[in-house]
Amino acid sequence: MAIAIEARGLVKEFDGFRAVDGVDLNIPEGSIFGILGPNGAGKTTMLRTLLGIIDPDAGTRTLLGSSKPISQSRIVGYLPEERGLYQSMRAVDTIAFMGALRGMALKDARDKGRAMLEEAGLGYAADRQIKQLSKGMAQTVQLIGTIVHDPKLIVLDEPFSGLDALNQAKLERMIRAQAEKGVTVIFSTHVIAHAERLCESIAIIAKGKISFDGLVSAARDRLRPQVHLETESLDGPWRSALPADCIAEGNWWHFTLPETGVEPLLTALVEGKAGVRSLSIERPGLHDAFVAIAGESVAAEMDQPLAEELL
Ligand SMILES: Nc1ncnc2c1ncn2[C@@H]1O[C@H](COP(=O)(O)OP(=O)(O)OP(=O)(O)O)[C@@H](O)[C@H]1O
Repeated sequence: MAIAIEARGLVKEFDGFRAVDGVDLNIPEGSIFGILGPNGAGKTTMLRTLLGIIDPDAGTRTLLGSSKPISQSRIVGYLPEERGLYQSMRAVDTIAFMGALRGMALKDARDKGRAMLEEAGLGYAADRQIKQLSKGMAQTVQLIGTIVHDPKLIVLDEPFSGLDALNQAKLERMIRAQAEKGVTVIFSTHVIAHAERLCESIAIIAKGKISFDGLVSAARDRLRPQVHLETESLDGPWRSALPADCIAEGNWWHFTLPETGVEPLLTALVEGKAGVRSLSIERPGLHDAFVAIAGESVAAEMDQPLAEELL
């Protein structure tokens, strides 16, 4: 599997405070990769260090095959957390300017920007100044400017913050469309649901350290599935087949799927005449896996929309 970004022992300190504390990371090429962590976990500092915007105090990183990540900036698109555009510039010129900064000819970037605005349903706003756009529209313009040069790697820092549900859905579609073209998309978030919907792989970061890096399915596999069983009978020899953690609720039985799997359990239920009315096996979600990996206290800081998302 090709690797888009590899980091080994990455450290970044600010006045003796370790914002990034010995990070090892592998981000596969062509996937959607989520960096999950609460506010202040070190996501932004890590992304900026990986991109070469700031240098680490220790450790190494390789970005698209280069140990000098900043030299790859023409094939990288980066949406920083703090959004900011020239308020008096027209939307289409903003995109052209951003494309030119990444090596495009101004005219090509302007033509492409106009086409991409059309595609995003904002063709009518191409010649409007940024200050005449809504917040969501301005964010779309900035996003188009981030990808107008067809980068191989897109890095989005908290891209969902400040977007309403409609614009969040549009952004999700855009991220998926880029990944379908083979582009690697990395985004940071403090909302587990965004990563669960979009990502193939994730890294979990808290207090500058990575506690998990790998496939979402591998994170979920750390927890055993839960079984919910309903029986006709309330008692009988079949009861001994239920594991020790079983919680009874009337005719319902809730327990962790035993290591031996579902077949021996079903056999015991049938032979013991439990009268199975229903049986469902629920795979743990990413939120439960996150709690198991990062702990309750870190999980409690997640999923909390920032104040601006509530506006
Ligand atoms: N330039 C800086 N100088 C001093 N401290 C900094 C600087 N940049 C970040 N920090 C500190 O490093 C820690 C990690 O910050 P960072 O912005 O990387 O976290 P984050 O996970 O992106 O959080 P958020 O989602 O709130 O932006 C924080 O405690 C922050 O105060």
